[in-house]
Amino acid sequence: MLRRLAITLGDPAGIGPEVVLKALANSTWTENCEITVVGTRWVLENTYQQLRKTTPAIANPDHLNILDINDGPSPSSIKFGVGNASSGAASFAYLETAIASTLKGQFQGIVTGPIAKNHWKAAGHDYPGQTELLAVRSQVNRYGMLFVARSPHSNWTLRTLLATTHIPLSQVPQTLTPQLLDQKLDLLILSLNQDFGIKTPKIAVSGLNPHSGENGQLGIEEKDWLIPWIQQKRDRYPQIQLDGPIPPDTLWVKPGQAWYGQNTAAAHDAYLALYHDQGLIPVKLMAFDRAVNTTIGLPFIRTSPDHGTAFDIVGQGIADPSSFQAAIALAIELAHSAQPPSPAHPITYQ
Ligand SMILES: NC(=O)C1=CN([C@@H]2O[C@H](COP(=O)(O)OP(=O)(O)OC[C@H]3O[C@@H](n4cnc5c(N)ncnc54)[C@H](O)[C@@H]3O)[C@@H](O)[C@H]2O)C=CC1
Ligand SMILES: NCC(=O)COP(=O)(O)O
Repeated sequence: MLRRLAITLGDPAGIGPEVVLKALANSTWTENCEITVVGTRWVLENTYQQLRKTTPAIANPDHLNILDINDGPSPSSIKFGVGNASSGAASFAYLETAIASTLKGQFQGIVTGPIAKNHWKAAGHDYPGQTELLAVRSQVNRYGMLFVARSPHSNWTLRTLLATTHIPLSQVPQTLTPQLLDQKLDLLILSLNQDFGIKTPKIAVSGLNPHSGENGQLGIEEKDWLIPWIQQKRDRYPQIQLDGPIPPDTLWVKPGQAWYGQNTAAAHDAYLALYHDQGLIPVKLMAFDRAVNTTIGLPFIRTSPDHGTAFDIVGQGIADPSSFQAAIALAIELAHSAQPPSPAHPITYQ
């Protein structure tokens, strides 16, 4: 069955338009998927004209299905390589349109280009990121930020779910609660099951403090509630191997080895990191060029590259489209294989 995906341009002043055009130069996507780019046509044409002489592998916007957003930004309002409230307003409008169309059933999923959160804020849209807007518009309050990367060395897949995401580090300890981890673990198990076909997963949970607290000497969260919580979850899900809390510095040794092809059997199917950088430093160290950010718990597929707007390299033609290509590939894979939850079939894990 032909699947339909929307791709949003992200911030038009960032590398979104460049990586979208480079990623769409690969025409094999369209063999079993219809892709619509949601953005501003003149931005894509501008990027194409700028890069086509030096970049042979770039799609011509004339050959793309483009949903040109009405009242998009004017050429004089966009500061390429910097961004501003206008580019923030545009990237917000692209995502709003893609979400509304997807909720109406026009697309099975959205691959989102990178946005600058500060430019959303400058445009009056106070969301910590695209994930949160997707959740609000989809009317879900249980969702998760899962990074997925397939190793080119071993074909092993690194999956990292962040328990907390876009909050200051100082707020992490009080935001982490057994109830929050309940939600994240349930979503993770469901996603491993439905999206990746892993029925009896092995999951590793990170500690919060150095040495996972060293029995309370270096931090109390593990002793106070994280260790009892893991034990309770083991009792609830006996078919699942749940390991942890693993000291956060050594947690990444086995996935690092598996990534490079050593002892993949010792690695876990997924890692539950307790805060943004605890999970994303190892992900980006191993897989900056191929990790995909996917939102689980939505009534449709959402993937995104792992990188941001990279304003510092806009217009140079050096933006690497690999992560964006991986995001498209995963969205297509999920659109064909997964059984995504829908509002009619709310998420429950038995
Ligand atoms: N999914 C999203 O929408 C994301 C958005 N962001 C946003 O992006 C903005 C910039 O964030 P940064 O922390 O600077 O991260 P960034 O990922 O934009 O850039 C970090 C470094 O990586 C390089 N880089 C990034 N993507 C690249 C690519 N495809 N090819 C070659 N080099 C690449 C950049 O040139 C820069 O040196 C922020 O406003 C942030 O909120 C950041 C991460 C994800
Ligand atoms: N670091 C991950 C990130 O910023 C993802 O943001 P978003 O997809 O929620 O916009």
